[in-house]
Amino acid sequence: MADTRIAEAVRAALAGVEIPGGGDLASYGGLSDIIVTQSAVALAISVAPGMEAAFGPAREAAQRAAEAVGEGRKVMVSVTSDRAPATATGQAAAQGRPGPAPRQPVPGIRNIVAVGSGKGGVGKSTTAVNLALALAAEGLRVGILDADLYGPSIPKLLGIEGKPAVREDGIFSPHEAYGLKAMSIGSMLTPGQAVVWRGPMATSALRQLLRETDWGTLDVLIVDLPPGTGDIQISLFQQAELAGAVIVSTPQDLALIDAQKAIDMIHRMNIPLLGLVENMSYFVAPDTGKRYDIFGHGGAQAAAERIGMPFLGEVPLHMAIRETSDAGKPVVSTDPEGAEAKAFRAIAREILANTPGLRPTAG
Ligand SMILES: Nc1ncnc2c1ncn2[C@@H]1O[C@H](COP(=O)(O)OP(=O)(O)OP(=O)(O)O)[C@@H](O)[C@H]1O
Repeated sequence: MADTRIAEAVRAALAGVEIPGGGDLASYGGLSDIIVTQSAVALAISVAPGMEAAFGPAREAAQRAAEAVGEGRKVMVSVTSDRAPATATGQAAAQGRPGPAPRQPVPGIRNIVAVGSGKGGVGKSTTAVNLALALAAEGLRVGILDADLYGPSIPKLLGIEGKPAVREDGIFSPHEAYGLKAMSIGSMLTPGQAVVWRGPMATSALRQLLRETDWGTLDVLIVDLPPGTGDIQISLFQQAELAGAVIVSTPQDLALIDAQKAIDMIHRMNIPLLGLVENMSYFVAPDTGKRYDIFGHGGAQAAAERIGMPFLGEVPLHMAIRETSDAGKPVVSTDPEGAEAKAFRAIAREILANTPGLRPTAG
């Protein structure tokens, strides 16, 4: 198979890469599997804590070596150490070692807003897309990055097909849909492959999608996170300065308990909490217009008050949202005056009212 042949060619090329302390990368015990997809080659080098910088030249040489045999694929090489991320800074400081690299702005992107949830299936991606479109409707230049490795759904929600173009200099040209610039980690994977992408590869893919995409100038980049509190979240929160995070929850208590964990992590990482959205909040009967609070109501609002974070609004459970999502025709663009679109637009306005810095600066 072509992918195996390329993986072997990469491994052979890595035999020519020297590592600190002598020896070559191909025979180094800390080398990960070499993952080859239709458009990408990914590998990680696991090193002892504190050795990351020393392995920098080997990482660069590995990158070049893999590119030479990768037949045009995007190459992602990451160096990782086994430190527990939450305590890394403290331990490193206590031992006089440098901590993680400081958060870096992404050129051209004024603000990054992450959309997260405690668990899957609460409508996080649907909210992320419609929120991005609602911010664009307020006059902002908006992009969306689908970082949900385990269920990338932005391409489907926006009706995007195929892989993004890669320029000659290796930089991605993002897709454009409904006025949004869009990139998805899903386009780096072949179906069913997410399970073999271990932490370092996933975080390396995130870094490259974020920093090696020609986003142009954006007022806001919305990042659709995977549910929960994993490597992608830590990687994003550590490497980029965020304007804040929005948490999506359903009214059920269970979802709120999970959401609480995501909120705790965002607190610990010192990311501003922009607020909580309650999705699938209530159902309005199409014939009578009567409202039904089918899961109980107000759970997210009460939770937001308890936590001391803004409650941004509620989105009804509505077939139109499901159908337009499944058809790649998001409701904010295709039926902007409908009640569902108005719910998302009210949430966008609430966010802008609380965080005016997201708006483009005059002049
Ligand atoms: N308000 C809503 N009304 C009706 N259907 C909705 C609503 N919000 C989301 N859905 C539907 O629920 C399903 C899950 O939504 P979505 O993919 O956005 O969730 P998610 O939290 O991002 O899930 P995952 O983590 O699995 O990606 C989709 O079929 C979507 O169309």
